[in-house]
Amino acid sequence: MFVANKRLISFVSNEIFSFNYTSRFSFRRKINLFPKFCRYKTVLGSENTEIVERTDESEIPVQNIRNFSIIAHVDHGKSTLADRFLEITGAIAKESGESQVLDRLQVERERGITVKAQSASLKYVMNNTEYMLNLIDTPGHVDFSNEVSRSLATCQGVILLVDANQGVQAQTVANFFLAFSNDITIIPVLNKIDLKNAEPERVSEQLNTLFDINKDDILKVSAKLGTGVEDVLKAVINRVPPPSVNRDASFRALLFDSWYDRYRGVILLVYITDGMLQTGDEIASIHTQKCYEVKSLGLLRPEEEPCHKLLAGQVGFVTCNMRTTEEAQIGDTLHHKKQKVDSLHGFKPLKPMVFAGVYPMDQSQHTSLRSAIEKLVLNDSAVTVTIDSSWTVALGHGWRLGFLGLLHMEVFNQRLDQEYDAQAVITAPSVTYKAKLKGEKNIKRYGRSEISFSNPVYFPDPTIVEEFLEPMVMGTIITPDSYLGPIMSLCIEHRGVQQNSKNIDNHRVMLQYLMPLNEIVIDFYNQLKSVSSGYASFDYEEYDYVSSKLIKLSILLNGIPVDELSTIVHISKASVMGRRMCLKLKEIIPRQLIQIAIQAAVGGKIVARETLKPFRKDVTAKLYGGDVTRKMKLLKRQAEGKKKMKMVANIELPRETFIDVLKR
Ligand SMILES: Nc1nc2c(ncn2[C@@H]2O[C@H](COP(=O)(O)OP(=O)(O)OP(=O)(O)O)[C@@H](O)[C@H]2O)c(=O)[nH]1
Repeated sequence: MFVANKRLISFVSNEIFSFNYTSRFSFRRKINLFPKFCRYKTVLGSENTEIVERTDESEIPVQNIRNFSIIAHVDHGKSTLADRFLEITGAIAKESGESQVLDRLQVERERGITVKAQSASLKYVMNNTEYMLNLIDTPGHVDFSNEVSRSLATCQGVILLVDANQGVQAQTVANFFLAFSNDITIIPVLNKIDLKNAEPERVSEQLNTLFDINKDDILKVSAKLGTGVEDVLKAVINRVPPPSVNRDASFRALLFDSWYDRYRGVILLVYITDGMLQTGDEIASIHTQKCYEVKSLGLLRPEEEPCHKLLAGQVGFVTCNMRTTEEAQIGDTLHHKKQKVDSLHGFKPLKPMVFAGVYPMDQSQHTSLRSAIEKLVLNDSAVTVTIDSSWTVALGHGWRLGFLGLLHMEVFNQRLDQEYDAQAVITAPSVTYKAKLKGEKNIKRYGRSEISFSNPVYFPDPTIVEEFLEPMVMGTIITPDSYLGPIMSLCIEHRGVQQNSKNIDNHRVMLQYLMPLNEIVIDFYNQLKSVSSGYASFDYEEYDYVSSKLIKLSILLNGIPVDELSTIVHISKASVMGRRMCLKLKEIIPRQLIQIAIQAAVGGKIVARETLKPFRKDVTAKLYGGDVTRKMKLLKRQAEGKKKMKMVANIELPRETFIDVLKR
């Protein structure tokens, strides 16, 4: 958490507003005079696409390579700008009508957000010289910031894209400091200048006030219409330095992404930092010490394009008959089997913030769900899996997974369903709490004086606990000043304590709140959007653990405690939360043949109760005679719907209940 802490310290001491960052590195890097135009040979195709080579990329000298990412707040237009880059460089046809080409996952298209960084190697000719531009489009939402930090490990430059209408948002601030602390060249670009309400001058002023960015260095574009986009590509070539790599040294590469292909096994996305790699080479992993033969190599353009060799400075994919997902450790260094090298710096992955139990819909799907989780984790390295088979009466054997936030968790669940046809029940998410134990006897029993737990099932008996501790975060909110009142009330309601506030221009304020992580993981972002009509933005980073009065709020269905629905809350919230959960459960549990008593309890004391009346849904009620097959069809559909329910305490619960119960 070096980066985050660094940001935090500077923020707390109010220094971020006075960074003299131009002194550390300048936007106005000298334009290098690159070698003249190089010609590329084309090898005629063969039947075997694995070895077909259309272009010999090895002839592109290192100084003609640029590795860069687009970083921005959610919806500021990263994927749209990437589309224009793909069109200008001929990777996709202008008239193809495709949009958000790099958002390939179904979940990305359905939700309209990027959740996975995607790369594309693009060719662009400037001043008669051909360049290879390795572009990485990154997600904007805070829950996927791991993808951003992973991408930055391979880049020498970033395009910091800011919506000229919305201006600087919380994620813009976070992204700027992430790039800044990694000493990466930043190209500031204002997007959406075609909008009637765009205020490029005002937003330029914000960038200058907050980050000391020279207004003359800011480019203005409309990614939608393509205005000014080509100038951005030129700026990438002129301002971003080529990778500093050594093609004469022994081969070394950073493994920074991977995914699973049913036929080829694990596919590795690597950034080659030294030497070169050819098909047939024997490579080894520093982390696992295992060796592999390289079967195929290629570039993503963004479609896979096979090639014979990859050289230092390039980003490409490797297949090498890697079969199990544990072998691909993101951040690992690969090298030639016989040539020992030092491990690369890699990057520090973010720690998961929320944990939840994941269970198969029924135990017969245990093996298939496990294999689906393993494959998906390969493509989403921010998820941690504890295969400790946490067992519960209602849900059977499962796993405890760690995520960066609730959206991350929901997206993971959706991807399991859509990409691997694996339906899982996910329990209510929780953060990791700590408890300091009382007395020698208890310390001896646990073998330590402090225990950590995220699962409410393991909430320790309060009589043996000296003090509970909960994790805090430093939240940054940027909002128009007209919403200050409702936002401050919302933060106080979520036990936030204001640390800082600063006007970033005449209308916008940046606030900083110290808040319990538990209060923001579930629904805070949506509530903030709703009280600010969508204008406020939010970002947070890890802080520390502080002493807190925590209790376990249990939920009982017809008198039977359902551990999967229980949650850990601050004592001041027990009855409000209990009432809210009971009401919500009444809303989401479908009426059943029996009456259901929904109760919330702390210790032995009931703090809230709701009753769900019995009901039998007759799906055929609307049918008046007619063909019997119509009746059968309706009953079949009802039976299929029921399959998606989970029997808990003899009551059928929709599988989303465990998460939805915590939302407002
Ligand atoms: N008017 C206008 N709209 C734009 C422009 N660029 C992007 N948009 C729109 O802004 C919305 C968000 O664009 P995306 O490219 O998906 O934004 P993003 O930053 O990739 O979003 P995330 O990946 O979810 O963070 C889309 O509806 C785009 O059509 C622009 O230059 N002008």
